[in-house]
Amino acid sequence: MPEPQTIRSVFVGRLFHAPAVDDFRHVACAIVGVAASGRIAFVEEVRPGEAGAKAAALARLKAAWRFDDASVVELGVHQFLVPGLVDTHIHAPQYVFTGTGYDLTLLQWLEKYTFPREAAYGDTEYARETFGKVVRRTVRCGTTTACYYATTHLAATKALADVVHEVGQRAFVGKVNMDRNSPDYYVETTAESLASTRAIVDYIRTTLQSPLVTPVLTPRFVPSCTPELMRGLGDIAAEFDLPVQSHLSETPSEIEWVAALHPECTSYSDVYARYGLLTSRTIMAHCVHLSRAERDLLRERGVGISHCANSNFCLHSGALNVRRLLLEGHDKLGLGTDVAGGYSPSLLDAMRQSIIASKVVHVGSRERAAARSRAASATTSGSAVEHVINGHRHDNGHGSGNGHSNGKPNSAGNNGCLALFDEDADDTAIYAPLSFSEAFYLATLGGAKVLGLDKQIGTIEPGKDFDALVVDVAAVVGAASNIDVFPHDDPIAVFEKFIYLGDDRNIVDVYVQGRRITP
Ligand SMILES: Nc1nc2[nH]cnc2c(=O)[nH]1
Ligand SMILES: [Zn+2]
Repeated sequence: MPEPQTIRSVFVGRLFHAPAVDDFRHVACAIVGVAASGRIAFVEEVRPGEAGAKAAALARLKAAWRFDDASVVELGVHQFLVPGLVDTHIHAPQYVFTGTGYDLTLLQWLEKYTFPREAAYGDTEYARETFGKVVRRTVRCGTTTACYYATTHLAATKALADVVHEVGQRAFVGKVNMDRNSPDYYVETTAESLASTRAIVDYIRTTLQSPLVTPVLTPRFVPSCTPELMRGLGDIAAEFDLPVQSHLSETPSEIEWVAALHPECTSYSDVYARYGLLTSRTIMAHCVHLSRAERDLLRERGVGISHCANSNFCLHSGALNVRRLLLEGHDKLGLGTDVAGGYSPSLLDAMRQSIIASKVVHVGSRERAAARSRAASATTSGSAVEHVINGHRHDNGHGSGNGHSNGKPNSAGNNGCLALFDEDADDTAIYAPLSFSEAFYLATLGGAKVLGLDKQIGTIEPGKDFDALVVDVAAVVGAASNIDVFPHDDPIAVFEKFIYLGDDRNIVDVYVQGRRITP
Protein backbone atom coordinates (compact mmCIF):
# COMPACT_ATOMS: atom_id res chain seq x y z
CA MET A 1 0.00 0.00 0.00
CA PRO A 2 1.47 3.41 -0.95
CA GLU A 3 2.28 6.07 1.65
CA PRO A 4 -0.92 8.04 2.30
CA GLN A 5 -0.72 11.47 0.66
CA THR A 6 -3.36 14.15 0.49
CA ILE A 7 -4.84 14.06 -2.99
CA ARG A 8 -5.59 17.47 -4.46
CA SER A 9 -7.22 16.43 -7.71
CA VAL A 10 -7.99 13.36 -9.76
CA PHE A 11 -8.25 13.54 -13.56
CA VAL A 12 -10.27 10.93 -15.41
CA GLY A 13 -9.96 10.70 -19.17
CA ARG A 14 -7.76 10.14 -22.20
CA LEU A 15 -4.00 10.64 -21.96
CA PHE A 16 -1.07 10.75 -24.39
CA HIS A 17 2.62 10.76 -23.54
CA ALA A 18 5.93 9.46 -24.91
CA PRO A 19 8.26 7.70 -22.43
CA ALA A 20 10.85 7.27 -25.24
CA VAL A 21 11.38 8.57 -28.74
CA ASP A 22 10.03 5.31 -30.16
CA ASP A 23 7.42 4.73 -27.47
CA PHE A 24 4.28 6.83 -27.96
CA ARG A 25 1.47 5.84 -25.61
CA HIS A 26 -2.23 6.40 -25.74
CA VAL A 27 -4.30 5.53 -22.67
CA ALA A 28 -7.98 5.66 -23.58
CA CYS A 29 -9.08 6.00 -19.96
CA ALA A 30 -6.63 6.95 -17.23
CA ILE A 31 -7.24 7.97 -13.64
CA VAL A 32 -4.46 10.34 -12.56
CA GLY A 33 -4.18 11.31 -8.90
CA VAL A 34 -2.27 14.49 -8.06
CA ALA A 35 -1.05 14.94 -4.49
CA ALA A 36 -1.08 18.24 -2.60
CA SER A 37 2.70 18.30 -3.10
CA GLY A 38 2.11 18.61 -6.87
CA ARG A 39 3.42 15.10 -7.50
CA ILE A 40 1.54 12.43 -9.39
CA ALA A 41 0.47 9.91 -6.75
CA PHE A 42 -1.06 7.29 -9.05
CA VAL A 43 -1.92 6.59 -12.67
CA GLU A 44 -4.45 3.83 -13.17
CA GLU A 45 -5.34 2.53 -16.62
CA VAL A 46 -8.92 1.42 -17.02
CA ARG A 47 -9.39 -1.31 -19.60
CA PRO A 48 -11.65 -0.09 -22.36
CA GLY A 49 -14.87 -1.97 -23.00
CA GLU A 50 -15.32 -3.36 -19.48
CA ALA A 51 -18.71 -2.17 -18.28
CA GLY A 52 -18.45 -0.47 -14.90
CA ALA A 53 -14.66 -0.78 -14.84
CA LYS A 54 -14.11 2.98 -14.51
CA ALA A 55 -16.58 3.33 -11.61
CA ALA A 56 -15.07 0.32 -9.86
CA ALA A 57 -11.50 1.63 -10.25
CA LEU A 58 -12.51 5.07 -8.99
CA ALA A 59 -14.27 3.56 -5.97
CA ARG A 60 -11.19 1.46 -5.15
CA LEU A 61 -8.82 4.43 -5.49
CA LYS A 62 -11.14 6.63 -3.46
CA ALA A 63 -11.06 4.15 -0.59
CA ALA A 64 -7.28 3.74 -0.78
CA TRP A 65 -6.39 7.44 -1.13
CA ARG A 66 -9.40 9.00 0.63
CA PHE A 67 -10.33 11.72 -1.84
CA ASP A 68 -13.85 12.99 -2.35
CA ASP A 69 -15.98 13.50 -5.45
CA ALA A 70 -15.28 17.24 -5.50
CA SER A 71 -11.65 16.62 -6.40
CA VAL A 72 -12.51 14.47 -9.45
CA VAL A 73 -12.20 16.18 -12.85
CA GLU A 74 -13.86 14.20 -15.65
CA LEU A 75 -12.42 15.16 -19.05
CA GLY A 76 -14.85 15.55 -21.94
CA VAL A 77 -14.88 13.32 -25.01
CA HIS A 78 -12.85 15.85 -27.00
CA GLN A 79 -10.37 16.45 -24.19
CA PHE A 80 -7.15 14.74 -23.19
CA LEU A 81 -4.11 15.16 -20.94
CA VAL A 82 -0.55 15.58 -22.24
CA PRO A 83 2.67 16.42 -20.40
CA GLY A 84 3.50 20.14 -20.32
CA LEU A 85 5.65 21.39 -23.20
CA VAL A 86 9.32 22.23 -22.69
CA ASP A 87 10.93 25.14 -24.56
CA THR A 88 14.67 24.53 -24.32
CA HIS A 89 15.67 27.86 -25.89
CA ILE A 90 13.85 31.20 -25.88
CA HIS A 91 14.98 34.83 -25.65
CA ALA A 92 12.40 36.61 -23.47
CA PRO A 93 13.45 40.18 -24.44
CA GLN A 94 13.18 39.38 -28.16
CA TYR A 95 9.44 38.72 -27.89
CA VAL A 96 8.80 42.39 -28.71
CA PHE A 97 10.03 41.99 -32.30
CA THR A 98 8.82 38.44 -32.98
CA GLY A 99 7.43 38.15 -36.48
CA THR A 100 9.58 40.92 -37.97
CA GLY A 101 13.04 41.26 -39.48
CA TYR A 102 13.63 37.97 -41.26
CA ASP A 103 15.36 39.56 -44.23
CA LEU A 104 18.81 39.11 -42.73
CA THR A 105 21.07 36.27 -41.64
CA LEU A 106 22.23 35.80 -38.06
CA LEU A 107 25.15 38.22 -37.64
CA GLN A 108 23.47 41.12 -39.47
CA TRP A 109 20.17 40.34 -37.73
CA LEU A 110 21.87 40.57 -34.32
CA GLU A 111 23.36 43.97 -35.13
CA LYS A 112 20.38 45.54 -36.82
CA TYR A 113 17.42 44.23 -34.79
CA THR A 114 18.47 42.28 -31.72
CA PHE A 115 21.09 44.33 -29.91
CA PRO A 116 19.15 47.64 -30.09
CA ARG A 117 15.98 45.95 -28.78
CA GLU A 118 17.78 44.12 -25.98
CA ALA A 119 19.59 47.31 -24.91
CA ALA A 120 16.17 48.84 -24.08
CA TYR A 121 15.90 46.49 -21.09
CA GLY A 122 18.20 48.82 -19.18
CA ASP A 123 14.79 50.29 -18.26
CA THR A 124 13.66 47.85 -15.57
CA GLU A 125 10.00 48.95 -15.64
CA TYR A 126 9.86 48.19 -19.35
CA ALA A 127 11.54 44.83 -18.64
CA ARG A 128 8.98 43.85 -15.99
CA GLU A 129 6.03 44.77 -18.13
CA THR A 130 7.36 43.08 -21.26
CA PHE A 131 8.48 39.92 -19.50
CA GLY A 132 4.99 39.63 -18.01
CA LYS A 133 3.62 39.49 -21.55
CA VAL A 134 6.15 36.89 -22.71
CA VAL A 135 5.71 34.57 -19.77
CA ARG A 136 1.91 34.69 -19.87
CA ARG A 137 2.01 34.15 -23.64
CA THR A 138 4.23 31.06 -23.39
CA VAL A 139 2.09 29.61 -20.59
CA ARG A 140 -0.99 30.15 -22.75
CA CYS A 141 0.81 28.18 -25.49
CA GLY A 142 1.33 25.27 -23.08
CA THR A 143 4.97 25.88 -22.17
CA THR A 144 5.21 24.63 -18.61
CA THR A 145 9.03 24.80 -18.60
CA ALA A 146 11.14 27.37 -20.45
CA CYS A 147 14.87 27.93 -20.69
CA TYR A 148 15.10 31.72 -20.96
CA TYR A 149 17.76 34.17 -22.01
CA ALA A 150 17.21 37.58 -20.44
CA THR A 151 19.59 40.45 -21.34
CA THR A 152 22.96 41.58 -19.98
CA HIS A 153 21.16 43.72 -17.37
CA LEU A 154 21.11 42.36 -13.83
CA ALA A 155 17.92 44.21 -12.82
CA ALA A 156 16.05 43.06 -15.93
CA THR A 157 17.13 39.46 -15.35
CA LYS A 158 15.92 39.65 -11.76
CA ALA A 159 12.61 40.99 -13.11
CA LEU A 160 12.31 37.99 -15.45
CA ALA A 161 12.98 35.57 -12.58
CA ASP A 162 10.39 37.42 -10.45
CA VAL A 163 7.74 37.29 -13.17
CA VAL A 164 8.31 33.59 -13.84
CA HIS A 165 8.02 32.93 -10.11
CA GLU A 166 4.82 34.97 -9.80
CA VAL A 167 3.18 33.27 -12.77
CA GLY A 168 4.25 29.82 -11.54
CA GLN A 169 6.03 28.60 -14.65
CA ARG A 170 9.04 26.30 -14.31
CA ALA A 171 12.11 27.95 -15.82
CA PHE A 172 15.83 28.36 -16.19
CA VAL A 173 16.68 32.08 -16.26
CA GLY A 174 19.99 33.41 -17.55
CA LYS A 175 21.69 36.80 -17.50
CA VAL A 176 23.40 37.19 -20.88
CA ASN A 177 27.20 37.68 -20.89
CA MET A 178 28.82 39.84 -23.60
CA ASP A 179 32.22 41.51 -23.24
CA ARG A 180 33.53 41.67 -26.81
CA ASN A 181 32.43 42.26 -30.40
CA SER A 182 29.33 44.02 -29.15
CA PRO A 183 28.07 47.57 -29.77
CA ASP A 184 29.20 50.29 -27.35
CA TYR A 185 25.64 50.70 -26.11
CA TYR A 186 25.29 47.00 -25.25
CA VAL A 187 28.51 45.59 -23.83
CA GLU A 188 29.93 44.81 -20.39
CA THR A 189 33.45 44.75 -19.03
CA THR A 190 34.65 41.28 -18.10
CA ALA A 191 34.62 42.17 -14.40
CA GLU A 192 31.07 43.58 -14.56
CA SER A 193 29.84 40.57 -16.45
CA LEU A 194 31.25 38.09 -13.94
CA ALA A 195 30.12 40.14 -10.91
CA SER A 196 26.53 40.47 -12.14
CA THR A 197 26.48 36.77 -13.01
CA ARG A 198 27.39 35.92 -9.42
CA ALA A 199 24.75 38.40 -8.26
CA ILE A 200 21.95 36.82 -10.32
CA VAL A 201 22.92 33.32 -9.19
CA ASP A 202 22.80 34.51 -5.60
CA TYR A 203 19.49 36.33 -6.13
CA ILE A 204 17.72 33.34 -7.63
CA ARG A 205 19.16 30.80 -5.22
CA THR A 206 19.06 32.65 -1.93
CA THR A 207 16.61 35.55 -2.27
CA LEU A 208 13.94 34.23 -4.62
CA GLN A 209 14.31 30.62 -3.47
CA SER A 210 11.65 29.38 -5.88
CA PRO A 211 11.65 25.60 -6.30
CA LEU A 212 10.73 26.15 -9.95
CA VAL A 213 13.31 28.78 -10.99
CA THR A 214 16.94 27.84 -11.68
CA PRO A 215 19.79 30.17 -12.68
CA VAL A 216 21.56 29.25 -15.91
CA LEU A 217 24.90 30.70 -17.03
CA THR A 218 24.42 32.35 -20.43
CA PRO A 219 27.52 33.30 -22.44
CA ARG A 220 25.73 34.63 -25.55
CA PHE A 221 28.05 32.80 -27.98
CA VAL A 222 31.80 32.57 -28.46
CA PRO A 223 32.18 35.76 -30.55
CA SER A 224 30.58 37.82 -27.72
CA CYS A 225 32.76 36.47 -24.88
CA THR A 226 36.49 36.87 -24.23
CA PRO A 227 38.49 33.82 -23.13
CA GLU A 228 38.79 35.43 -19.69
CA LEU A 229 35.01 35.74 -19.39
CA MET A 230 34.41 32.19 -20.63
CA ARG A 231 36.99 30.84 -18.15
CA GLY A 232 35.38 32.82 -15.32
CA LEU A 233 31.93 31.47 -16.23
CA GLY A 234 33.32 27.92 -16.44
CA ASP A 235 34.64 28.39 -12.89
CA ILE A 236 31.26 29.65 -11.62
CA ALA A 237 29.50 26.72 -13.32
CA ALA A 238 31.79 24.29 -11.52
CA GLU A 239 31.61 26.12 -8.18
CA PHE A 240 27.80 26.06 -8.02
CA ASP A 241 27.14 23.06 -10.28
CA LEU A 242 25.07 25.22 -12.61
CA PRO A 243 23.58 24.66 -16.03
CA VAL A 244 25.07 26.60 -18.95
CA GLN A 245 23.33 27.64 -22.16
CA SER A 246 24.73 29.08 -25.35
CA HIS A 247 24.57 29.00 -29.15
CA LEU A 248 26.68 26.62 -31.22
CA SER A 249 27.31 26.14 -34.92
CA GLU A 250 24.24 28.00 -36.14
CA THR A 251 25.55 29.51 -39.39
CA PRO A 252 28.62 29.10 -41.61
CA SER A 253 29.78 32.72 -41.22
CA GLU A 254 29.56 32.48 -37.42
CA ILE A 255 31.64 29.28 -37.54
CA GLU A 256 34.29 30.97 -39.71
CA TRP A 257 34.39 33.90 -37.28
CA VAL A 258 34.92 31.59 -34.30
CA ALA A 259 37.71 29.78 -36.17
CA ALA A 260 39.44 33.12 -36.81
CA LEU A 261 39.03 34.19 -33.16
CA HIS A 262 40.30 30.86 -31.81
CA PRO A 263 43.04 29.37 -33.99
CA GLU A 264 44.23 27.48 -30.87
CA CYS A 265 41.02 25.39 -30.85
CA THR A 266 40.15 22.46 -33.08
CA SER A 267 36.48 23.41 -33.50
CA TYR A 268 33.71 25.72 -32.31
CA SER A 269 32.68 23.06 -29.74
CA ASP A 270 36.29 22.76 -28.60
CA VAL A 271 36.28 26.46 -27.59
CA TYR A 272 33.45 25.84 -25.10
CA ALA A 273 35.14 22.64 -23.93
CA ARG A 274 38.47 24.39 -23.24
CA TYR A 275 36.82 27.00 -21.05
CA GLY A 276 34.86 24.55 -18.90
CA LEU A 277 31.52 25.28 -20.55
CA LEU A 278 30.80 21.92 -22.17
CA THR A 279 29.38 19.75 -19.39
CA SER A 280 26.48 17.37 -18.85
CA ARG A 281 24.51 20.43 -17.69
CA THR A 282 25.14 22.38 -20.91
CA ILE A 283 22.35 23.23 -23.37
CA MET A 284 23.52 24.20 -26.84
CA ALA A 285 21.07 25.78 -29.27
CA HIS A 286 21.08 25.06 -33.02
CA CYS A 287 24.13 22.76 -33.63
CA VAL A 288 23.16 22.72 -37.31
CA HIS A 289 26.59 22.39 -38.87
CA LEU A 290 28.58 20.25 -36.40
CA SER A 291 31.30 17.95 -37.67
CA ARG A 292 31.26 14.26 -36.76
CA ALA A 293 34.02 14.88 -34.19
CA GLU A 294 32.00 17.67 -32.57
CA ARG A 295 28.85 15.55 -32.46
CA ASP A 296 30.84 12.79 -30.77
CA LEU A 297 32.28 15.27 -28.28
CA LEU A 298 28.83 16.59 -27.37
CA ARG A 299 27.44 13.08 -26.95
CA GLU A 300 30.38 11.95 -24.80
CA ARG A 301 30.02 15.03 -22.57
CA GLY A 302 26.25 14.56 -22.26
CA VAL A 303 25.49 17.99 -23.72
CA GLY A 304 21.83 18.76 -24.47
CA ILE A 305 20.93 20.02 -27.94
CA SER A 306 18.08 22.45 -28.53
CA HIS A 307 16.70 22.12 -32.06
CA CYS A 308 15.30 25.48 -33.16
CA ALA A 309 13.85 24.66 -36.57
CA ASN A 310 11.72 27.77 -37.07
CA SER A 311 14.66 30.08 -36.35
CA ASN A 312 16.96 27.97 -38.53
CA PHE A 313 14.59 28.58 -41.45
CA CYS A 314 13.84 32.23 -40.70
CA LEU A 315 17.49 33.28 -40.35
CA HIS A 316 18.51 31.07 -43.30
CA SER A 317 20.77 29.01 -41.04
CA GLY A 318 20.01 25.50 -42.34
CA ALA A 319 18.11 22.38 -41.32
CA LEU A 320 19.44 20.26 -38.47
CA ASN A 321 19.70 16.54 -39.20
CA VAL A 322 17.93 15.28 -36.06
CA ARG A 323 17.62 11.72 -37.37
CA ARG A 324 21.38 11.46 -37.66
CA LEU A 325 21.81 12.67 -34.07
CA LEU A 326 19.31 10.05 -32.90
CA LEU A 327 21.06 7.31 -34.88
CA GLU A 328 24.40 8.38 -33.45
CA GLY A 329 23.04 7.90 -29.92
CA HIS A 330 22.30 11.46 -28.76
CA ASP A 331 19.49 11.18 -26.26
CA LYS A 332 19.44 14.75 -24.97
CA LEU A 333 17.54 16.37 -27.81
CA GLY A 334 14.72 18.87 -27.38
CA LEU A 335 12.97 21.69 -29.19
CA GLY A 336 13.40 25.44 -28.86
CA THR A 337 11.28 28.27 -30.23
CA ASP A 338 14.30 30.62 -30.24
CA VAL A 339 11.99 33.62 -30.15
CA ALA A 340 12.63 35.95 -31.98
CA GLY A 341 14.91 34.14 -34.44
CA GLY A 342 11.85 31.91 -34.66
CA TYR A 343 8.53 33.71 -35.14
CA SER A 344 6.37 31.56 -32.90
CA PRO A 345 6.42 31.18 -29.10
CA SER A 346 4.50 27.90 -29.40
CA LEU A 347 6.02 24.44 -29.06
CA LEU A 348 3.24 23.17 -31.33
CA ASP A 349 4.82 25.27 -34.05
CA ALA A 350 8.28 24.01 -33.03
CA MET A 351 7.06 20.41 -33.45
CA ARG A 352 5.66 21.14 -36.90
CA GLN A 353 8.78 23.00 -38.01
CA SER A 354 11.00 20.18 -36.74
CA ILE A 355 9.01 17.74 -38.86
CA ILE A 356 9.31 20.00 -41.93
CA ALA A 357 13.06 20.43 -41.31
CA SER A 358 13.44 16.65 -41.12
CA LYS A 359 11.61 16.35 -44.45
CA VAL A 360 13.98 18.89 -46.01
CA VAL A 361 16.88 16.76 -44.74
CA HIS A 362 15.19 13.58 -45.92
CA VAL A 363 14.50 14.87 -49.43
CA GLY A 364 18.04 16.26 -49.69
CA SER A 365 19.59 12.96 -48.61
CA ARG A 366 17.35 11.05 -51.04
CA GLU A 367 18.20 13.40 -53.92
CA ARG A 368 21.87 13.03 -53.16
CA ALA A 369 21.61 9.24 -53.14
CA ALA A 370 19.83 9.39 -56.49
CA ALA A 371 22.51 11.67 -57.92
CA ARG A 372 25.21 9.33 -56.65
CA SER A 373 23.55 6.33 -58.16
CA ARG A 374 23.14 8.12 -61.50
CA ALA A 375 26.84 8.98 -61.40
CA ALA A 376 27.73 5.42 -60.43
CA SER A 377 25.59 3.94 -63.20
CA ALA A 378 27.68 5.84 -65.73
CA THR A 379 30.71 3.79 -64.65
CA THR A 380 29.38 0.60 -63.03
CA SER A 381 26.74 -2.00 -63.74
CA GLY A 382 23.12 -1.28 -62.87
CA SER A 383 23.05 -4.01 -60.23
CA ALA A 384 25.87 -2.38 -58.25
CA VAL A 385 23.93 0.89 -58.16
CA GLU A 386 20.80 -0.94 -57.03
CA HIS A 387 22.81 -2.42 -54.19
CA VAL A 388 23.86 1.00 -52.90
CA ILE A 389 20.29 2.31 -52.83
CA ASN A 390 18.76 -0.80 -51.31
CA GLY A 391 21.49 -0.96 -48.73
CA HIS A 392 20.18 2.27 -47.26
CA ARG A 393 16.53 1.55 -47.75
CA HIS A 394 16.73 -1.73 -45.91
CA ASP A 395 18.28 -0.18 -42.89
CA ASN A 396 15.24 -0.18 -40.55
CA GLY A 397 13.65 2.49 -42.68
CA HIS A 398 15.70 5.23 -41.07
CA GLY A 399 18.96 5.09 -42.98
CA SER A 400 21.97 3.97 -41.01
CA GLY A 401 24.27 6.93 -41.01
CA ASN A 402 27.11 4.53 -41.68
CA GLY A 403 26.32 3.19 -45.14
CA HIS A 404 28.87 4.25 -47.69
CA SER A 405 29.23 3.66 -51.40
CA ASN A 406 32.49 2.07 -52.44
CA GLY A 407 33.99 5.28 -53.75
CA LYS A 408 34.44 8.85 -52.57
CA PRO A 409 31.52 11.09 -53.48
CA ASN A 410 31.88 12.84 -56.78
CA SER A 411 30.57 16.16 -57.95
CA ALA A 412 27.35 14.60 -59.17
CA GLY A 413 26.49 13.83 -55.54
CA ASN A 414 26.84 17.43 -54.60
CA ASN A 415 23.58 18.92 -55.78
CA GLY A 416 22.35 22.36 -54.82
CA CYS A 417 20.20 21.42 -51.83
CA LEU A 418 23.01 19.80 -49.89
CA ALA A 419 24.59 22.90 -48.44
CA LEU A 420 21.37 23.56 -46.52
CA PHE A 421 21.76 20.64 -44.20
CA ASP A 422 24.90 18.63 -44.56
CA GLU A 423 28.60 19.35 -44.78
CA ASP A 424 29.59 15.73 -44.36
CA ALA A 425 30.34 14.80 -47.94
CA ASP A 426 31.05 11.16 -47.03
CA ASP A 427 27.57 10.66 -45.62
CA THR A 428 25.46 8.64 -48.03
CA ALA A 429 22.56 7.60 -45.81
CA ILE A 430 18.94 8.45 -46.52
CA TYR A 431 17.48 9.97 -43.36
CA ALA A 432 13.88 9.26 -42.44
CA PRO A 433 11.75 12.25 -41.47
CA LEU A 434 10.47 12.70 -37.93
CA SER A 435 6.97 11.44 -37.19
CA PHE A 436 4.47 13.56 -35.23
CA SER A 437 4.95 11.29 -32.21
CA GLU A 438 8.73 11.71 -32.32
CA ALA A 439 8.32 15.49 -32.49
CA PHE A 440 5.93 15.28 -29.52
CA TYR A 441 8.55 13.29 -27.59
CA LEU A 442 11.17 15.98 -28.35
CA ALA A 443 8.81 18.71 -27.11
CA THR A 444 8.15 16.89 -23.83
CA LEU A 445 10.49 14.26 -22.37
CA GLY A 446 13.29 15.09 -24.85
CA GLY A 447 13.28 18.71 -23.64
CA ALA A 448 13.14 17.56 -20.03
CA LYS A 449 16.29 15.47 -20.64
CA VAL A 450 18.06 18.44 -22.22
CA LEU A 451 17.43 20.41 -19.02
CA GLY A 452 18.23 17.47 -16.71
CA LEU A 453 14.62 17.42 -15.46
CA ASP A 454 13.53 14.06 -16.84
CA LYS A 455 13.13 12.53 -13.37
CA GLN A 456 10.67 15.31 -12.51
CA ILE A 457 8.72 16.09 -15.69
CA GLY A 458 8.17 15.06 -19.32
CA THR A 459 5.70 12.19 -18.90
CA ILE A 460 2.65 11.50 -16.75
CA GLU A 461 3.91 8.88 -14.31
CA PRO A 462 3.70 8.35 -10.55
CA GLY A 463 6.50 10.16 -8.71
CA LYS A 464 6.85 12.93 -11.29
CA ASP A 465 5.47 16.44 -10.85
CA PHE A 466 2.11 17.04 -12.47
CA ASP A 467 3.23 19.44 -15.23
CA ALA A 468 0.45 18.84 -17.73
CA LEU A 469 -2.03 20.35 -20.15
CA VAL A 470 -5.70 19.71 -20.64
CA VAL A 471 -6.26 19.83 -24.39
CA ASP A 472 -9.68 20.30 -25.96
CA VAL A 473 -9.74 19.75 -29.70
CA ALA A 474 -13.31 21.06 -29.84
CA ALA A 475 -12.62 24.21 -27.80
CA VAL A 476 -13.31 26.30 -30.88
CA VAL A 477 -16.67 25.48 -32.41
CA GLY A 478 -18.71 26.51 -35.41
CA ALA A 479 -17.34 28.37 -38.43
CA ALA A 480 -14.20 29.43 -36.51
CA SER A 481 -13.28 25.85 -35.58
CA ASN A 482 -9.55 25.15 -36.03
CA ILE A 483 -9.81 21.36 -35.64
CA ASP A 484 -12.70 19.46 -37.21
CA VAL A 485 -13.09 15.89 -36.03
CA PHE A 486 -14.88 13.44 -38.34
CA PRO A 487 -16.35 9.99 -37.65
CA HIS A 488 -13.38 8.31 -39.37
CA ASP A 489 -10.90 9.96 -36.98
CA ASP A 490 -9.63 7.52 -34.35
CA PRO A 491 -8.08 8.96 -31.14
CA ILE A 492 -4.54 8.88 -32.56
CA ALA A 493 -5.70 10.82 -35.63
CA VAL A 494 -7.36 13.38 -33.37
CA PHE A 495 -4.10 13.75 -31.44
CA GLU A 496 -2.19 14.15 -34.72
CA LYS A 497 -4.66 16.85 -35.80
CA PHE A 498 -3.94 18.68 -32.54
CA ILE A 499 -0.19 18.61 -33.28
CA TYR A 500 -0.64 19.92 -36.83
CA LEU A 501 -3.70 22.18 -36.46
CA GLY A 502 -3.88 23.03 -32.77
CA ASP A 503 -3.05 26.32 -31.10
CA ASP A 504 -3.36 28.00 -27.73
CA ARG A 505 -7.17 28.00 -27.96
CA ASN A 506 -7.07 24.21 -27.61
CA ILE A 507 -4.92 24.36 -24.46
CA VAL A 508 -7.66 24.95 -21.94
CA ASP A 509 -5.73 24.31 -18.72
CA VAL A 510 -2.06 24.45 -17.80
CA TYR A 511 -0.67 22.85 -14.62
CA VAL A 512 2.81 23.16 -13.15
CA GLN A 513 3.64 21.05 -10.12
CA GLY A 514 -0.07 20.37 -9.68
CA ARG A 515 -1.01 24.05 -9.61
CA ARG A 516 -3.30 25.48 -12.27
CA ILE A 517 -1.49 28.46 -13.81
CA THR A 518 -3.69 29.05 -16.87
CA PRO A 519 -3.58 32.83 -17.49
N1 LIG B 1 19.28 32.74 -32.98
C1 LIG B 1 20.14 33.46 -32.25
N2 LIG B 1 21.43 33.16 -32.36
C2 LIG B 1 22.30 33.89 -31.62
N3 LIG B 1 23.64 33.80 -31.53
C3 LIG B 1 24.03 34.75 -30.66
N4 LIG B 1 22.98 35.44 -30.19
C4 LIG B 1 21.89 34.91 -30.78
C5 LIG B 1 20.50 35.22 -30.69
O1 LIG B 1 20.05 36.11 -29.98
N5 LIG B 1 19.68 34.46 -31.45
ZN1 LIG C 1 18.96 31.84 -29.52
